[in-house]
Amino acid sequence: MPRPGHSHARNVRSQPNPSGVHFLTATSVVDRLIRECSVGPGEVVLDFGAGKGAVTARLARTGATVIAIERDPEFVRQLRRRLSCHDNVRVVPADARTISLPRRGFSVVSSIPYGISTTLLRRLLTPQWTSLRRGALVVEWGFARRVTAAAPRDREVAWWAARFELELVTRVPAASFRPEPAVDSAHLSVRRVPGMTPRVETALWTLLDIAYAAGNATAHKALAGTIGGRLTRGALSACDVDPSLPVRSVPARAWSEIARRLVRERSLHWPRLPATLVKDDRARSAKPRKPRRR
Ligand SMILES: C[S@@+](CC[C@H](N)C(=O)[O-])C[C@H]1O[C@@H](n2cnc3c(N)ncnc32)[C@H](O)[C@@H]1O
Repeated sequence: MPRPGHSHARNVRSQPNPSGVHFLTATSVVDRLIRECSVGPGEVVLDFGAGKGAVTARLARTGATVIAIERDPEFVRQLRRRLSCHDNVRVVPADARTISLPRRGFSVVSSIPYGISTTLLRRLLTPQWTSLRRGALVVEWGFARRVTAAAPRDREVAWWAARFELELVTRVPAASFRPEPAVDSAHLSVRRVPGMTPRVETALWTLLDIAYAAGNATAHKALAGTIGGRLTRGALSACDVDPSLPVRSVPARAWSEIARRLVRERSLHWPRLPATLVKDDRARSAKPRKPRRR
């Protein structure tokens, strides 16, 4: 059996599982997710891929309005039976990749279907006007490591991690599931970074867009051509970023600070966010745009 803090694939006896579905059975894991998100009456909380209700049933007791999204009709039937006595739970038979998300603020507490992790995070974190307040998710270990890396590898993760604190709270051992999957999972916490106004986010996107398009260039070289050498040097130094650091080594938090600083510069005009970031989750298809100097 794998133990917490221990690795993973080589230690695990995975069991035959024709449906490919692994149900979370460790109630302590579910309770930690719920505690961390501290949801309660008056709040809306979503559970994506609710399965047989391992998370939903415990969320139901918080008094929050719980929306359990599940696409498998048999699980939907089971969920409805199991949760029929809870007026605050709505079971929605739908695909998590396409269902409309609430306009009012909501949280997500969920052991998500791993096959759609990127799609789900994209839906939750990419749009500028996302109503996501916070999240406590069980995701695959490797996925959690990638999105919580000290410095984001790609522009999309940088855009998420500069606006949301993404924290790998702890390992969730494969033994927490039945049947046991081949790899461990992780509790991923998602919280908004304070002080990210729409204007700062607009500047942030432009900076990331320029910087990540510059390949292996240093942060200074990547930005100076568009922002100007003096402003770039000033912003990087004020945010404690070594100008010779490659773009992909700049921490996500530093990008939010650089954006907050440069947005005060009157000589810079920031282009509007591409419609894809405002309206839907196709961040990758957004066209690169550059700020103009007045
Ligand atoms: C790994 S199980 C997790 C079930 C439950 N959350 C648990 O922890 O026990 C994944 C669940 O997500 C559902 N699912 C997979 N893809 C989905 C999608 N695109 N939309 C909604 N549900 C989905 C599956 O039917 C399955 O019930």
